[in-house]
Amino acid sequence: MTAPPVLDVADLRVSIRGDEGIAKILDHISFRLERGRILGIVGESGCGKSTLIKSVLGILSSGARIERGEIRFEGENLLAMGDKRLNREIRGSRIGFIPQDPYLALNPVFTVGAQLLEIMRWHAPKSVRNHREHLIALLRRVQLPDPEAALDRYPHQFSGGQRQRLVIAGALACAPTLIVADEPTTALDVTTQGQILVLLRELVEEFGLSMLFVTHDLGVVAELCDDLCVIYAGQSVETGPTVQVLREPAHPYTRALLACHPDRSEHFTGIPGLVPSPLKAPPGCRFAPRCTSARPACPERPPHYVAAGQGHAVDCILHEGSGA
Ligand SMILES: Nc1ncnc2c1ncn2[C@@H]1O[C@H](COP(=O)(O)OP(=O)(O)OP(=O)(O)O)[C@@H](O)[C@H]1O
Repeated sequence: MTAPPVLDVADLRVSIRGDEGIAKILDHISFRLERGRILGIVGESGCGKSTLIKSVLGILSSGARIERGEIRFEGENLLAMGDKRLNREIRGSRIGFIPQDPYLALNPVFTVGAQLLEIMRWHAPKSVRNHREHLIALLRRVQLPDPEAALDRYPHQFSGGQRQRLVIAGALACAPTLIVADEPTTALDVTTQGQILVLLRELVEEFGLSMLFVTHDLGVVAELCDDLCVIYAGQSVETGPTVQVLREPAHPYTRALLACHPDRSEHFTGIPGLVPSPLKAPPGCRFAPRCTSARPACPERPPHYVAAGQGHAVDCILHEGSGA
C-alpha cells in the first residue's frame, strides 16, 4: 500500500464573519504535498495565504469557520482532530512552523536558549535525551556562529538572518515530518535570502522532511520548490511540478502572473483590474472578471479539475473537454 501524501488539502472553504457580512476567504482550495518534496503556495498579497496556513495549523481566528473540505496530514483529517491532540502531538511537534518575521516569533525578554529549550520540553520526541546538546548540534547545523554562547544571548543580539536560523533550528528541534514556512525569506536581503533557501533545501533532504512553502515570489518558487500551487483570490487555480507549470502554464492567471515577472518581461506590466473582495466574489472563477479569455459561464459556476499533464492540473472552464 502506498503511503498517503504528507498533506492533502481537498476542496477547502473558509469563511469569516465580519461587520459587512460573511466573506468566503478561501473557496475551493485543493493540493497535495508528497513526501520529501517542497510545495510552493504562490499568490499575490490578500489571496489567502495566511488564512490557509492558519487552517493547516488549526489556529484560525474565532470569527473564522471551515465550511467545507478536508485537511489530511499523513492520512488523518486534522479538521476532525480534537484541540488537545493537535496541541500535544501535531502543532509544533510533527508539524513545525517557520514564520515570516523571526523577531516576532522570539520573545525579546528571554534568552534564546530558555525559549528553545522550553519548546523542546513540551514537544521534543522522547528519543532526544539531552535537549541542550541536541539544540546546540542543530544550531551548528543551521550555521549559527558559536552555538553554545548563542543560547545565553537575547534575540536582539542577532542579525535578521541569524534569527531566522534560530527559528529554523527551533522548528527542527521537535523532529517534525512537515515544515510550514510562511515567506521566511521576505524580510531578508538577497544574499541572506539565497543562503537560507539553500539551507532549507539541504535540511529537507537531510532530515527527510516535506515542506509547504508559502510565498508571493515566483522567483523563489522556481529556485526552491519541486511543485507549486497557484492561488488567486482564495481559489487554487493550478498545481503541478514547478518546472512544468512555469514552462507550460495552463491557467490564464498563471500566465498573466508570469508575464508580470521582471525576469520574463522587459516592461513592467500589471494585470488590469482588481482582485475581487471575498464579500463580493462571483460563485465561479474569481479571475473571470480580469481574464481576457473568459466565457459567460466562467463567473457563474466553479470549473472542474482538469489534468494538464503528468501531475499537472488546472481549474479552468477553458480546459474542460479539451483532454489537455
Ligand atoms: N479576520 C478577518 N476578517 C475579515 N477579513 C479578513 C480577515 N482575515 C483576512 N481577511 C481577508 O481575507 C483575505 C485573505 O487574507 P490573508 O491574510 O489570508 O491573505 P495573504 O495572501 O496572506 O495576504 P498577505 O500576503 O498580504 O499577508 C483578504 O482579503 C483579507 O482582507
